[in-house]
Amino acid sequence: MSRARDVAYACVMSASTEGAYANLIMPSLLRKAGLDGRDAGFATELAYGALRMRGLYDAIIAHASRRDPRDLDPELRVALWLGAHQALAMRVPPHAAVSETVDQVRRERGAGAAKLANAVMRRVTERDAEQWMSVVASGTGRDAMAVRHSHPAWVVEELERALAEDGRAGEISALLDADNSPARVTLVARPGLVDRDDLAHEAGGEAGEYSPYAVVMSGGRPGDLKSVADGTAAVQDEGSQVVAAALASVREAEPGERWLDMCAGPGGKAALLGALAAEHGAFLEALELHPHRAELVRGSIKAVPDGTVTVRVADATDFGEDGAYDRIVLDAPCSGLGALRRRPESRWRRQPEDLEELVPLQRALLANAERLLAPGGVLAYITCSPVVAETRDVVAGSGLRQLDAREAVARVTGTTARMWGSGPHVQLWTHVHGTDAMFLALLEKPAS
Ligand SMILES: C[S@@+](CC[C@H](N)C(=O)[O-])C[C@H]1O[C@@H](n2cnc3c(N)ncnc32)[C@H](O)[C@@H]1O
Repeated sequence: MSRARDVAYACVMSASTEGAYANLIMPSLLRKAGLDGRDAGFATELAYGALRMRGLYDAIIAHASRRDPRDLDPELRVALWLGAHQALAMRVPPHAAVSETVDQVRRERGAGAAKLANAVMRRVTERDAEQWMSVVASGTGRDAMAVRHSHPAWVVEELERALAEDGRAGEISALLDADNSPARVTLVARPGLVDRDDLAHEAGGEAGEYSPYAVVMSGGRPGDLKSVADGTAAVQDEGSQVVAAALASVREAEPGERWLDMCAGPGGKAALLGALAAEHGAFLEALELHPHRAELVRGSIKAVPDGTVTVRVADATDFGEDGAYDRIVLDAPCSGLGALRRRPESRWRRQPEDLEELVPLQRALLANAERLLAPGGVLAYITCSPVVAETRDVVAGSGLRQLDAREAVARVTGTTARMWGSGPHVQLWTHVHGTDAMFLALLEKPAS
């Protein structure tokens, strides 16, 4: 397993000091090291777990070393996160967690740092995780909650507020726990392109709980599936499938309808909506600001019948003719605080000030969407964040009429509207629905 530990170390170093995305670099690190099977699983669990839980481990390291972990060399700090995760969360025997960590630090930083690592790891392994919780995260206040569940305190505050607004005060602990549990891999069987049962058979998975297009994988790599390679299927969170399909289900689509995806990269929702548009003879334009992400959209839609989807590089705050579109999806750039389980490092990279840039952008995109919508047209405002300032506050500033999104979601999922909260928008929750915490509001422009 020592090569697996080296891979985990390289991944956590890059993600925490160079701004890399762990889930993007891990596959190539594993490939270069020639790791698969159990070793690859160990490396991935170790790296992602250490990145998620580093807030808790910093509190433990601070107690064990009597130093502020931010003052330690990055190499030493990362090795200690990995050591703590092995000892406290992965059932690696304490002596192995200590010696592997000390060896790693000696290789990276020399004998002096290794001595310090040895002293700290010995103290870390004197207690188990539960015992450490009572030392560094006792009590029920927000700060203790943040340390125990390893989230920044400001993120806990935003999530608590969003839960309370949705009638779910008191569920914060369950939500933070869900953020720390790796997501199951869910595929979308793009309608008209591949049958869901056939995809389930191919993937050895089973039908998802909510989306009529979802297949939940039980193992294996999605990239090895033929349907994923040919673009008839893809990896897509079930919540993303439901909120995108809700726009198509608002009413029967007429042939020739013009649909717009304002923020399309990397193209998951554009491909699902493109497949649905093709079934009805409608057309989809997919906008993306960044050319390299527009390329990803082109890749995503490659199996959608030719002529249905047009991809453009454009700034969606300032694009298009008044009243040109019958349906618009605005899947706005957001904090992503509803998808923390997918990106292990993202909770530490986001800052409260990010909202000061994102909210005005979300408002500007929504204002342009209002202009672009045809009379009687419908807009889906979507975020993968439940943060109030990015969701209901943005929608409250719109001049459009809110439809009951619960009815559209009920139609897509074959459930009842009552099951989706008090409306008119729908907020999905990771700890309740097992999906990303997606927000959906459906807004209609009055027919003039
Ligand atoms: C939340 S992501 C969209 C995810 C996508 N809908 C999907 O399902 O795959 C937001 C996207 O909006 C793009 N974006 C940001 N500002 C934009 C703008 N002014 N105009 C168009 N696209 C923008 C970002 O580059 C990013 O790709």
